[in-house]
Amino acid sequence: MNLFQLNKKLKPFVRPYHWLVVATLLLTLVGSLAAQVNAWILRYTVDGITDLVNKHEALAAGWKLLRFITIVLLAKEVLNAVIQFGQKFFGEKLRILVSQDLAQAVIEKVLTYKVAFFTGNNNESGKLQTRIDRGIESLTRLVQNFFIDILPLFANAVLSLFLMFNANFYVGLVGLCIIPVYFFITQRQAVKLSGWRRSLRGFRESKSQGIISIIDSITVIKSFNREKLESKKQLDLQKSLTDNQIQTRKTSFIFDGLKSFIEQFGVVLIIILTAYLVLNQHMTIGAIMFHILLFNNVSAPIRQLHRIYDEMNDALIYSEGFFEIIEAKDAVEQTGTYRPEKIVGKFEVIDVNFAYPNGTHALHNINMVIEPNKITALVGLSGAGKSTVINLLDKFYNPGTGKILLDGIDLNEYDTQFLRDNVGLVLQRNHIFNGSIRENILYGKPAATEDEIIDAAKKAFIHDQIMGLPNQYDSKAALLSGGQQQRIAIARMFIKNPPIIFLDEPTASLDAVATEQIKNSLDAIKQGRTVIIISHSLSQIIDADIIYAMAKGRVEESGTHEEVYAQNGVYKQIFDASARSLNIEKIARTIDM
Ligand SMILES: Nc1ncnc2c1ncn2[C@@H]1O[C@H](COP(=O)(O)OP(=O)(O)OP(=O)(O)O)[C@@H](O)[C@H]1O
Repeated sequence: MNLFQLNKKLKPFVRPYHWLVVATLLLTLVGSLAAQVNAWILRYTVDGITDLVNKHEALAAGWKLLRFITIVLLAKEVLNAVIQFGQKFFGEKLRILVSQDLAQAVIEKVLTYKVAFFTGNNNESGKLQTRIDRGIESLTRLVQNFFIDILPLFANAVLSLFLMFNANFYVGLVGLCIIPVYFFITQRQAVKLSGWRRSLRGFRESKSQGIISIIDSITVIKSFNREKLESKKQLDLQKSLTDNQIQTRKTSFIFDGLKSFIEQFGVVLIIILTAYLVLNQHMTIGAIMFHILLFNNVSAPIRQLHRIYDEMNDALIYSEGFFEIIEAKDAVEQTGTYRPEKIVGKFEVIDVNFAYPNGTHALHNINMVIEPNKITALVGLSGAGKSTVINLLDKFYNPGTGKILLDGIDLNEYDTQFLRDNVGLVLQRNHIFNGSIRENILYGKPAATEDEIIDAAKKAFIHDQIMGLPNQYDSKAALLSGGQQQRIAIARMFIKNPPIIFLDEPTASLDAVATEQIKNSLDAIKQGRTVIIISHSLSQIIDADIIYAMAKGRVEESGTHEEVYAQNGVYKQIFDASARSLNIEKIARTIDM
């Protein structure tokens, strides 16, 4: 992406506030015209005083001159103060508003993306966050550069150049010759820095990801005493970042120095040239200062333009990353339009193959029929592909080949939001949002009444515990224990009351009593619904109406508990091992006692 393309992408965000751009530009233009006054006044003063001194005029004439200069300069400064306030305020308002729109645009976009986008290799939360934050920061700076700074600076430089030529052709020529040299150096600087800047962005993203990962894993790090190891990993990353930063700065400073030298060289040329012209009686002494100030009026905006160009190149790198996120068209979740009156809840999985974006082939030729009014259990060792089946049934991912039908219609034809309105999902590690217990349960049905909330909490056997907390339903949900949080997630599903329920080890972090209670609740709500449960708990598996035993991404056996057990395969293996691990004989003896 180059600066022109970036400017085009940025325009839609600035368009709603074009009046702010126009107001700021007008003020800047008036400001730059006012800035030219200094050079004129200086020449007028020096020449006027020299004249008075030469003519031995009375002091009164000098006062008149000084009064005039004072009035003009003060009036100009008052005007300047007003202009600067307007310029800064409108400019800042524009930046703040555009930054607000950019931040909202990226959130709205990202929320439409498929799950695969978030599990993609380069999109870990820390990296995405840095790319978004830095992107917005850079783009906001670019708004200032593109829409406010460039035009007046350019106009200022051209006007000053014109005045220089008007003052003296040769002096103007010196000013004109310096500009391309300046441009050439800046261009070299941009080329030299672009590679470093790109890798700097990568280092920064990895660094943020590293910090987030330390915070997330702090208990594990501490329990293994791996603080030094983690610190070393970060130090290595930081060192690469630091090397890169130092190199970038060094190069920038060398080029900045070169540009300064060229500018000063211009000043020296102007002094020599004007002094020559004064000595040759072509000009008054006031012309020396006048020309230097005019040259300064040319070089100052040019210097600013180059600073902006450099800043733009820096911002370009982060803006690229930002627009990659906002324009990830392939990442947008697909939806159909089918919204039936009622969902019966019969799934047919036909010859489905599926690989995750990283290439892991998780499902091979899967065939399943999942009936309504029944509990279907998916059983298998870790990594067998059970959760992946649920991911496909909830349209988080699409099958590679084969198809999935719901009530005879291809899942792809369903309106995705409609489908998810009809699905309740309880996962092993349930997400609790920042907020109160009430807010977390309400997430399942925002318009629910207080009675409905309490009813759902009772069904999830968490109501009594909530009532025992100091702030009851207003307590912070994140401070609950793992098992309590899981029951909040189950309550959230109960309040949603969907016809299809997917349970991925819903009782994994519950105590035995809670597991039994939840099992009873789930048994009670299975009527008239489709329930799929993934579980390693024997009690939940045995009671299922149909069991699919999976291994290495394939369905190995299916049927009722007795049928599947009789097949003497992977299910029997898992079942026997689970029973042995329970030490059933001893348990039975204990219970008998
Ligand atoms: N987001 C992902 N990206 C890439 N590979 C994945 C992803 N999620 C799961 N896998 C891989 O797909 C395979 C099946 O995983 P899945 O989570 O479906 O297994 P599972 O049977 O549910 O296991 P468990 O009982 O441990 O939860 C595994 O090899 C796993 O490494």
